[in-house]
Amino acid sequence: MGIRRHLHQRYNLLHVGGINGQKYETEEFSYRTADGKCNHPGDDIIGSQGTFFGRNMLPANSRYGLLDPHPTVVANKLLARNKFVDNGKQFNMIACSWIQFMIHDWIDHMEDTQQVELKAPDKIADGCPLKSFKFYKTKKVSTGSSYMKTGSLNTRTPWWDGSVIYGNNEDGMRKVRAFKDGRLRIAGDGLLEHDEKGIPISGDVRNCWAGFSLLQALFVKEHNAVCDMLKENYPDFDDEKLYRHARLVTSAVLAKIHTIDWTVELLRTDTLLAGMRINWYGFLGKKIKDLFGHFGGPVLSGLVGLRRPRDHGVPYSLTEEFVSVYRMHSLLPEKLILRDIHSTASEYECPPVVEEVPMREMAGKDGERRLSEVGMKQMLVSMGHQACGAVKLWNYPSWMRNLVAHDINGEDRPDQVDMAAMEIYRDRERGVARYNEFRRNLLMIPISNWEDLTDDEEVIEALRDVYGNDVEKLDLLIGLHAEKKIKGFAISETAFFIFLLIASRRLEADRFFTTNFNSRTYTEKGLEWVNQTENLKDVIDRHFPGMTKKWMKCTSAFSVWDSEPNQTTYIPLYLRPAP
Ligand code: HEM
Repeated sequence: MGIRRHLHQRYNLLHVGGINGQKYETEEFSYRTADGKCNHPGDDIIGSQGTFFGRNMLPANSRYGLLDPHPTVVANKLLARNKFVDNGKQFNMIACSWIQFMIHDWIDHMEDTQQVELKAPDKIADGCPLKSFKFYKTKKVSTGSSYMKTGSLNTRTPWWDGSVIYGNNEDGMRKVRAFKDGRLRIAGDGLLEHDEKGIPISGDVRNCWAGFSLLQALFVKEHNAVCDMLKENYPDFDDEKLYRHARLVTSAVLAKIHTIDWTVELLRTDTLLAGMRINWYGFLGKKIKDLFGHFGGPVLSGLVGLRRPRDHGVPYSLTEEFVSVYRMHSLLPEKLILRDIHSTASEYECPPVVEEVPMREMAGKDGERRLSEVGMKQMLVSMGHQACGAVKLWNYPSWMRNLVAHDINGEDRPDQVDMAAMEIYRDRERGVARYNEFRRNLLMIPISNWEDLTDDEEVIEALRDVYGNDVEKLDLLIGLHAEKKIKGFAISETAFFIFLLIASRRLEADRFFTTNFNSRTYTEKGLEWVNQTENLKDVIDRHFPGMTKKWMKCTSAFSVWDSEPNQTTYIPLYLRPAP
């Protein structure tokens, strides 16, 4: 994996746009700014809101048109859910909401003011939830460079800076702050506050649903708890100082949970468990790093705490291809299963079902209302016990094929969209390579026939129906969903190679996870908080004492809660044989 990551760092990082920021005094900005400016040590603009998406490969060299084959045909024949298929016990609804929570920290494409209309071809129109629908094009912006003439802009800050709760600019940040003791606004029931239109008050409110707002509220609680701890230890800190330090700490907790808890459950193998822990703690592990600090480079002590950020000569951004491999809406089910947390079920037993609520009712403003009736505790325990969907063909949520999408302010759009068809269109519109070209560009062996992709006869027949025998035409999203998976992986290997590169980059390119990951910047107690929080369970335990003890049998809060815990094995991690 190390060699592969090295090759991708060398060949799969492309900068889009000019570099027109300025030098600044890093010492004056020892905190995360509202819009992501002043993180890169030599340039104030890199990684800030509104900068270009980078690329992992050149734009597609495709001879196929935007409608070849028609996106609604692809959606109908290959994505539409026949019957909900879940992920088994590996990944629950908290894990599904978590990744949306992270996506809304990192990426969103700026839209154009011009719309496109997709009309389903006559022969399939009757089988489509929407026979035609309109949506805004992705805004194409001139880069001012002759190398890649246009690109698209990220409306969120790509740093791992918690912008999903803190906002992506000064206005967003002002909205969420209480301006007292560093704290963020939160309602009396522990959930997010809402404005007069019923839209939640949070860092990012677009396409929200109850599970997503629940995580936002949980981490607002976490931020506020960090503020209280800091105030107790450093009584002379004012509101601003408390806020800045608590943001650093909470963002690091988010990044750590994602790295050594969520990802480890997504790619459940010993190799990845070792790999992700090495990214955070290094080969020598937590105990040594806690004792001696960071020494001996990234392999021995991990990426976190490196002396200087590393961008491999390419300014930090998240990439078009990264967005595409994270198109995982099939994680979402048709219904949310609410459970009775007042039942007398014995320890670890799955609490009885009280109601199965259609996901549509859990989304947007309706979802916010439902969540306030249900409350945080019941929602967390319910999501913990429900498996999320599997990332595979014919598992795209039906309710998303006729979806009221939000604009950037969280307001309902007047036109409904077929998300499945739109996602196929989006990758093509943004010049993301189709599956085979994508693999070649990632130094992977391309497929020569459908049998190289999958053993499933039914899938092969459907692929042939849509793409004939032209494997080059296969859309990336379809290839990623059809690909045979490595045992333990909830996603494809092709998607994983982009993760391998970008997951490391989010840590190693960030000044606040490298040069400034120290007690001077975080405070001693703040750094201790990060070092002592190992996973999501620790955060849940902090805010809901007794909950995991009563309801969670498994090891990680991201697996289905009544599943068996990881077995104790006496063979040291690095010596375990590959399965
Ligand atoms: C109720 C839950 C969700 C809703 C209503 C929702 C809705 C949407 C909508 C409307 C878009 C914009 C589509 C476009 O204009 O191109 C979008 C984009 C996206 N969503 Fe979701 N989504 C949800 C959950 C998730 C989850 C669980 C993931 C998992 C990874 C995810 C990943 C993405 C990604 C990667 C994009 C592309 C962002 C971009 O174009 O920059 N979403 N989603």
